[in-house]
Amino acid sequence: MLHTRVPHIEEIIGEAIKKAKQSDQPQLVSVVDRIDYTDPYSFLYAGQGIDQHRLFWKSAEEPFTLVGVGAVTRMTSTDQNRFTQLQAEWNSLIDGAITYDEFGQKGTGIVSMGGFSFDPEEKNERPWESFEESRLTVPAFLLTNHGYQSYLTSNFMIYPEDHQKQIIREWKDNWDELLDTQDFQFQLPVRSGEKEIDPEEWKESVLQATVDIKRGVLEKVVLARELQVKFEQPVQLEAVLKALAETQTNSYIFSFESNGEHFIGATPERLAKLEQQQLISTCLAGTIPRGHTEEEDRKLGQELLYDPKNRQEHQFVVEMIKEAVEACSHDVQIPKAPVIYPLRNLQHLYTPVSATLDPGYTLLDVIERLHPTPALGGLPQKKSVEYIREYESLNRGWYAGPVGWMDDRNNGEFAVAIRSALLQGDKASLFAGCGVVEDSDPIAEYEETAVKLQPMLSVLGGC
Ligand SMILES: C=C(O[C@H]1C=CC=C(C(=O)O)[C@@H]1O)C(=O)O
Ligand SMILES: [Mg+2]
Repeated sequence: MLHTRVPHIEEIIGEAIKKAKQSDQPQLVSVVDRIDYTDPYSFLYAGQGIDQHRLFWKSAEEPFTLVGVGAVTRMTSTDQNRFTQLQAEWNSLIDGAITYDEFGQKGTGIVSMGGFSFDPEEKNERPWESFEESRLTVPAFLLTNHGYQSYLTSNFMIYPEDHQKQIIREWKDNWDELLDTQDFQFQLPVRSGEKEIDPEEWKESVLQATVDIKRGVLEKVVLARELQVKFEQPVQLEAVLKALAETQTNSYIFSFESNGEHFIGATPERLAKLEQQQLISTCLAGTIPRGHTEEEDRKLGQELLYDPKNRQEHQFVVEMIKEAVEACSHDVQIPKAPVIYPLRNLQHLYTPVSATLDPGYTLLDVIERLHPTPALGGLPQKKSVEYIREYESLNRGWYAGPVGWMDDRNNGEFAVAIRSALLQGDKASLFAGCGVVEDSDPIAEYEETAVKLQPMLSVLGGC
């Protein structure tokens, strides 16, 4: 395959160098190839030899996986207007780019992958020092799997002074290394210790939040806590992601790398998906465990559907998302009542939202309006974020922030980074939160967060 491609790529790079020289500016070029089916975890593994900047995304609802390796550009922003700023940078990037693509599949060509911290005003403290407040990366290599059909995008940032032969030699070496997917041993980590961070103080803070809600300070707030774990050896990222994908089939699996650290997760919560102008968002809040038998499972589901405390938690999310989506789209469809969204060890209340985005708006505009929904922040939005900043002892970093991808043809999807963990060599921090409303009971909320930590714990050394 490579043989027939080589003359072609030489021409492409030669042209790009000419253009870069003429304009005296770097030229972004993207080339999409169809390749034999490539296992995303093996590709990710092979990518570590190329760059300590690897990105992973797997959809919760369709057979769609992205694996990015390296970066032709990283767009970052620490500004209050981070969504607008990155949108402007993205627009100018794709404006001047050249893409060679015969296939026209979503999520190929120029794609950016990345995420945003929960609260841009939070200081960048432990354990998040390696993660910028917001970052979207256009990977140098991108594997896009639609089912068993694989596409490999090669992106190049070509500078006027570049040499064609050198660029091609490097690209070819990297290509060979990435697709040399020899079998490797998937090995899940062995845990050597774990520490819950201040569980009693956390329960106290939930109790205090219920008091503040009754006093009218706010209506709902999501409070999160941290569990730190240690392993006998550094964690093998690929094995953990594969195990998450196999056990959490109704969740988005993601991983974003920064300086050899990985923020990973298996989140069921979509924030927004855009395909052309079709917009989908999701209200997911309200939780109960799964039953051990079918009968018990059904009973628990019914209990959740008719429980006033959980319905209130959920309804706040529906109202806020409805208002935000209506402000930038039309044909908004929202069912009147939630249904059950089952995960492996717990079930949620779920209300889907679909709409047609008004012209002139982008996916990032929608994310900006939605984030944080009351499933992660609370209500009112601004007040709850301030409340979290003041009273939650955890540094959220990217936990509960928007993570996802977008291409240059109005396709993309962002989820909220819950059920997540930050892997730092042989240790990790796990995060889980819960929606606190007037009738919340601190012990029940504590148990709810314990159940939410389980899927991640089970692949990080067992429950
Ligand atoms: C904030 C989290 O979950 C949210 C999403 C679904 C259900 C939730 C709940 O019932 O409390 C939370 O709002 C988390 O898992 O860290
Ligand atoms: Mg809850």
